[in-house]
Amino acid sequence: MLASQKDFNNAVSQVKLLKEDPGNEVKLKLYALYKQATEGPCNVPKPGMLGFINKTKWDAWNALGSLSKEAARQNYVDLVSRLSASSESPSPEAPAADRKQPESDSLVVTSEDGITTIRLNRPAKKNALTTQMYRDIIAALQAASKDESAITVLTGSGDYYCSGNDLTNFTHLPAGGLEEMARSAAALLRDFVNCFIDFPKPLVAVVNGPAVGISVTILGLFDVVYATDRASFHTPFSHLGQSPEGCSSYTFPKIMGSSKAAEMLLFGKKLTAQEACAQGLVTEVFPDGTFQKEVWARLKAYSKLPPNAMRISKQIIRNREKEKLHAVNAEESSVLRERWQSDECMNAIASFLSRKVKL
Ligand SMILES: CCCCCCCCCC/C=C/CC(=O)SCCNC(=O)CCNC(=O)[C@H](O)C(C)(C)COP(=O)(O)OP(=O)(O)OC[C@H]1O[C@@H](n2cnc3c(N)ncnc32)[C@H](O)[C@@H]1OP(=O)(O)O
Repeated sequence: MLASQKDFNNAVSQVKLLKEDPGNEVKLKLYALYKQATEGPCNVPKPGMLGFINKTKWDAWNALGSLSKEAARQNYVDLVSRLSASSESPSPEAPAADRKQPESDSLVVTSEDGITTIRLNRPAKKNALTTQMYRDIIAALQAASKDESAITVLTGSGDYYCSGNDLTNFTHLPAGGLEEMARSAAALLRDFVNCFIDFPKPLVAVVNGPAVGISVTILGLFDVVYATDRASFHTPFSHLGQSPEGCSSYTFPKIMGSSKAAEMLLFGKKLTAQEACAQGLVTEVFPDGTFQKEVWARLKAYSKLPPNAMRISKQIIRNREKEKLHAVNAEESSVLRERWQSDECMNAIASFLSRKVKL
């Protein structure tokens, strides 16, 4: 569900209470989103060259094109909430030794040789993501964005990279029933994906085995994806009565073209590592026997590169897409909120849980 007018008004008030000046670039973004949210697409003539400030503001507003008022409102609220969170964080650097450890053992976070590694550690369940794991990954990414490491890696323990969302997440119905469960799942999903969109350092996936569902879709938000030749990439959303997330409805067609993306996202075609590499989703495939050795040697060398240069280069590559990605994430989460309440979805999950169907 997109942000309400009330959420937007609150965010407008919150901006005035920020403890730190967010800088001109962010202020310009806030201005543009505010105008788009309240007046719609830019509808005033471009100021002349002499009105430099007004022209810069006009350019920022105009750059939002036909973004809807609702999406602009949502992006404004998201941006303010990120600014408020970062201005409240106690220190800009969180050394690895002080890192708050995840709540559950299903995630292990380590920092060594300039690399922070977030490891999914639930091998008996193929690293399926529990609700707590989503929360722990959010916290781990937030900490990694501020720690001293140059590169952040996501990988898995055991023979799988990740089997996607733990389908039993949907069996713990809260007091508010299915509707309330879908609402909170959509909110968690949006926060989770936002962290990947906003992650400021090089983010690398070390795909140590098959990947399913959301662990595949978010790969479009990584900077580099290394895979063992044992890996496969599977997004069986239609089989599950669900729809794409992780911004894949936008990133996959961009990466591999619309028809290859449709085969994966609509028909659940499973790609081999080599196919995923040929489609541009994977950066490089390594033989399984030497995968760990080769990949980590390479990452250790990359982690010695100047970290600020890497951050800034990432910013240039990714920044112009960010607003779009936030809007896509909000829309995908809102569509899924409906899907999760559908019979198609409930029946598919029940079939998996009753062991009738395996993907
Ligand atoms: C308030 C609610 C909060 C919710 C918050 C979440 C919101 C975000 C949601 C984002 C949406 C994401 C969409 C997706 O990710 S869709 C993809 C979902 N994944 C699947 O459908 C995969 C299901 N698993 C399988 O098909 C097979 O297990 C496998 C992965 C092909 C592996 O098969 P294999 O034969 O090798 O192994 P087993 O089946 O015996 O698996 C070993 C045990 O692991 C359990 N398992 C595996 N995957 C999952 C899973 N995704 N969810 C739950 N459990 C899983 C499996 O049941 C076995 O358990 P057992 O030993 O106890 O039987």
